[in-house]
Amino acid sequence: MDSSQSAPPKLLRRAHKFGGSSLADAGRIRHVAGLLLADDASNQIAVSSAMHGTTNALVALGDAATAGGEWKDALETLCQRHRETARALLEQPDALLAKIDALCGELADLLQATSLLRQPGRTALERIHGMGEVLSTSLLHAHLVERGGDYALLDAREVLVVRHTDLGAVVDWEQSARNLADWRARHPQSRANVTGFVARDERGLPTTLGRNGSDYSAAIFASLFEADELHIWSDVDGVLSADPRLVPEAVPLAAMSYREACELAYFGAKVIHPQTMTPAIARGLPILMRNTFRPEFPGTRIDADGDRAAAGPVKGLTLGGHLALVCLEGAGLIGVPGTAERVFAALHAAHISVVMISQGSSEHSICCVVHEREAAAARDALRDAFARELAGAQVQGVTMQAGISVLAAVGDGMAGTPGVAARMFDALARARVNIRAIAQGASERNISVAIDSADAARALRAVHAAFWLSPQTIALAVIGPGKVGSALLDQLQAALPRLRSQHNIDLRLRALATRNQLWLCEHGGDADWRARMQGTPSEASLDTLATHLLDTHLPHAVVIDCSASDSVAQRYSEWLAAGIHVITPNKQAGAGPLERFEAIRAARAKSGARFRYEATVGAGLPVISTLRDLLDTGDELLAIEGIFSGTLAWLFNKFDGEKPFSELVREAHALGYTEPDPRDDLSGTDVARKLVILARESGMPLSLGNVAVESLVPETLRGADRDTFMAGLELLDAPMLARLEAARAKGCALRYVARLERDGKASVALRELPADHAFAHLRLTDNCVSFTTRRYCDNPLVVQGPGAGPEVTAAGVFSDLLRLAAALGAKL
Ligand SMILES: NC(=O)C1=CN([C@@H]2O[C@H](COP(=O)(O)OP(=O)(O)OC[C@H]3O[C@@H](n4cnc5c(N)ncnc54)[C@H](O)[C@@H]3O)[C@@H](O)[C@H]2O)C=CC1
Ligand SMILES: N[C@@H](CC=O)C(=O)O
Repeated sequence: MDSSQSAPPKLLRRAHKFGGSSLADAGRIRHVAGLLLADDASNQIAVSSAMHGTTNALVALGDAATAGGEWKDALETLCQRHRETARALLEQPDALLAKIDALCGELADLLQATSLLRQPGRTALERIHGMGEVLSTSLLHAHLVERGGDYALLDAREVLVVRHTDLGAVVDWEQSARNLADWRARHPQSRANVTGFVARDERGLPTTLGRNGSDYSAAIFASLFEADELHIWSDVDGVLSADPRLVPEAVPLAAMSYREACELAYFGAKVIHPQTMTPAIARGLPILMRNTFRPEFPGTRIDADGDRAAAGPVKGLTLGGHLALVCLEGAGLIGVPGTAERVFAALHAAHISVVMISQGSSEHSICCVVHEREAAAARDALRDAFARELAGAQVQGVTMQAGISVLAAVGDGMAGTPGVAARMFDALARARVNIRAIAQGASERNISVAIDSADAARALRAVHAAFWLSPQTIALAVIGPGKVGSALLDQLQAALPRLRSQHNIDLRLRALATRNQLWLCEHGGDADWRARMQGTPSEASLDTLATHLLDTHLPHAVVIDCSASDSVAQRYSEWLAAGIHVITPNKQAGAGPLERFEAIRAARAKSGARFRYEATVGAGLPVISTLRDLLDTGDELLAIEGIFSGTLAWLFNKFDGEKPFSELVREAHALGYTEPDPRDDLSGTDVARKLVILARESGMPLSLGNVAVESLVPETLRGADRDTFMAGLELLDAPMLARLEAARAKGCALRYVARLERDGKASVALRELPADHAFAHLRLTDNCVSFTTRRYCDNPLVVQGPGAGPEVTAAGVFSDLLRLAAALGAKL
C-alpha cells in the first residue's frame, strides 16, 4: 500500500441495548430509532428489553393463571398497549398489528393451558415471561424499516442456546455461533434488531436468561457479532458513585474497570449485572452505560483499564438492606480446623447464599451476613450442624440479628493505598454509626461493613462525603432568629455558595424556631430563610425540631440556639446524647445550674457530639479558645481580669455627663449590644455569667451565686418587669452622674470590671480606674480580657476587640460551626 495514503477509517461494529424505560411508549421508541439511525457504525445490532412494566405484567399473568385466577382482562390491557403503540408508531401498521394479534393469541393459549394444568412447566412460564421482548423488538424493527432502515429482525430463540446451571444460564457458544452463521446467510443486512432476555435451551425449547437477562443477551450478541463496543442505554447518566435516591449528590463516573463494576453491581445500585460482563470481559469488549434521554452525555465506560486518572481511591459505594447477621460463637471453636467448612457446608445444604463473612483472628466467632428472609433458616442450620458442640457447651450459641445493611466502598485505587479503611471508619464514627462486622477481600478493592439498617442512609452519606464524592452535608436548626440569629442566617446565606464550591461543605437549614412557631423543611438546600418564614409554620415544639433533624439521612445535625432562653438550654444534654451537635451564644447553659452543665458535658463525652459556645464570652472574640489553648498546653491560670460587657464598655466609654445615662442605654439596646433583657447587662448578671463560664472552663466549679456582683439597677427597679424597667430608666441618670463626677474628681474613669482569682474568688463591679489604666482607653464596645498565667505572668496575655453586636456575635457562632465542620471532616 502507498505509504502516502492515509489509512481508511476503522469500521466500527456497535451493539446497543435499550432498557424498558427507553422503549416505554411510541414517542420513546421513535427517539431510540432516531439514535440508531444516526449511529455511524458500519455494523449494528440493537437488543431490546420489553416495554417498561411488561415483564412484571407477564409474570403476574403467569402467576394468576397458575393460581387459577383471572388473567384475561390484564392480558387484553397488555395487548392493547402494544397495538396502540403500533398504531401511533407506524403509518402502515396492519402487518405489525397482525403479528401482535398472533403473539397475543399465543400468549392466551399458553395462559389458558396454564390455568387448566395449574402446574405449568418451566418452558410454558418462560415462553410467557419472554413475550415482552418479542413484542417490543417487533415494534422497534417495524418502525426502523418504515423509516428506511435496512434492519433484519432476529428472534434470539432461533440462535442463542443456553444451559441452566446453579450459577445461571451458561451459553453454548459453539452451537450459538453456528446458528448465527446460518441465520446471517439468510439475512444479509448489516443491521439487526435482536430480542433480549429470550433464548432456547439445549433441548431446543424456549427459555429466558433470568432477571437482568436483557443486558446479558446484549453482551452475548455483542460477542457473537464480534462488536467493538456495547452501549447499554437506560434512563440514568451511567454508573453513579452511590444510589442517587439516598445520595442526591452522587456523581456519574466517567470510567471504571470490569472489576469495579462487578463490585459495585452487587447491591444493584442501577449498575450493570456482573453476569452481563462475563462475555464482555472474555473479549475485552468495552461497555458504555448511557442515558437514552441525554445521548450527548458520554456516560460511563467500563473496560479492562478503568479510570487510571481517578481522583481518589474509592470509586463508588453500595448499600444493601434486608439482611441479617448470623454468628456462631464459642471458646471451643478456637484453633479447631474445619469449623469454617462446617459452617459453610451447613449453609450450602440449606441453600442459603452468604453475603458477607467475618471472622476475627481469635477464631472465637464466625459471623455471616445473609438475606433477612433466609436468616432463621441459616440460624437453624447452624444450630443443627453444631448441636453436639452446643450441648457440650463448646459452642456458646448461634445468634441472629435482623435489620442489618451492608455498606461497601469500592475502587481499584484502594489496593495498596493506606488509610482508606481509616477514612471510612472515621466517617462512620463521626456520623455515630456503629459497625457490627467488617470484611475486606484480599484484593483490597472492597471494604464492607455490616451496620444497623436504621443508620444505613446516614452512613452512606457520611462515607460518600468522606471520600469527597459529595460535600460534607450538615443539617441545621436555628432557634431564635432575633438580632444575632438573623445576622447568622444572613451570613450563612451569603457564604453557602463559597463553602460549597471551595470547601465542599453543604449546610442545610432544615428547621427554624421562634418562641411560638416552627418551620420545618424537607431538603433545606436553599437558605432563603425569610421567605421560608412566610410559609405555614408547625406548632413550635423542640421535640418535633429534634426528631425532624434526626429523621434526615444527612450524616450530621446541629442545633444553633440563638435565643437567651433557659428552657431551650435545658434541652442541650438530651440533644447531645442523641448525637445532635449544639452551638450557642446563649449563656444559660454555660452559666446555669452546675449539675445541668455537668450533665451537658457528660452527654457530650458519651455521644461524641460537640458543644461549642465561643460567642458566649466576648461575642466574636477568641476568648474561650485562647483559655483552652493555654490550659491544654499545660499553662496554669493565675487570674482573669477584664471588661466583659460590650454594652457596659460602650456606655462608660460614651458617658461624659452630656447625655443622660438612660438615653445611652436606649441607644445601646437599639444597636443590639444589650441582652434581650437589658437588666441582665445593668445588673451585672451578664458579666457574672461570662465569668462563671470562664471559671468552669478553667476547671473551677463556680456558680452565679459565688460571684460578688455590683448591680447598677436602682433598688426600686429591681423587681420590675422588662417594660417597666425600660420606661423607668431615667432613675439611673442621677446616681450614674454622681458616680462619674466622684471618679473624675479623683482623676479616674469609670469601668465595669470582672475579676477571677485562681482560688475561685470572683467579682464584677463598677470601678474607678486611674486615667492611664489600659481599661480606660478602650473604644466603643471593646472587651478586654487579660489572662495572667504561669507563663504570662509579668505581662498578661490580652484578647481585645468589639465584644457585642449582632454581626460580630453571629460571626463567632459561624466560626464555631465551621470548626465543627472541620472536626467532622470538612477541608477548611
Ligand atoms: N447581642 C449581642 O451582642 C450578643 C448576644 N449574645 C447572646 O445571643 C443570644 C441572642 O441575642 P439577641 O439576638 O441579641 O437577642 P434577641 O432578643 O434579638 O433574639 C433572641 C430571639 O430568641 C427568641 N426566643 C426566645 N425564647 C425562645 C424560645 N424558647 N424558643 C425559640 N426562640 C426563642 C426571641 O423571640 C428572639 O427572637 C442571647 O443569648 C445573647 O445573650 C451573645 C453575645 C453577644
Ligand atoms: N449584652 C452583651 C452581649 C454579649 O454577650 C454585652 O453587652 O456584652
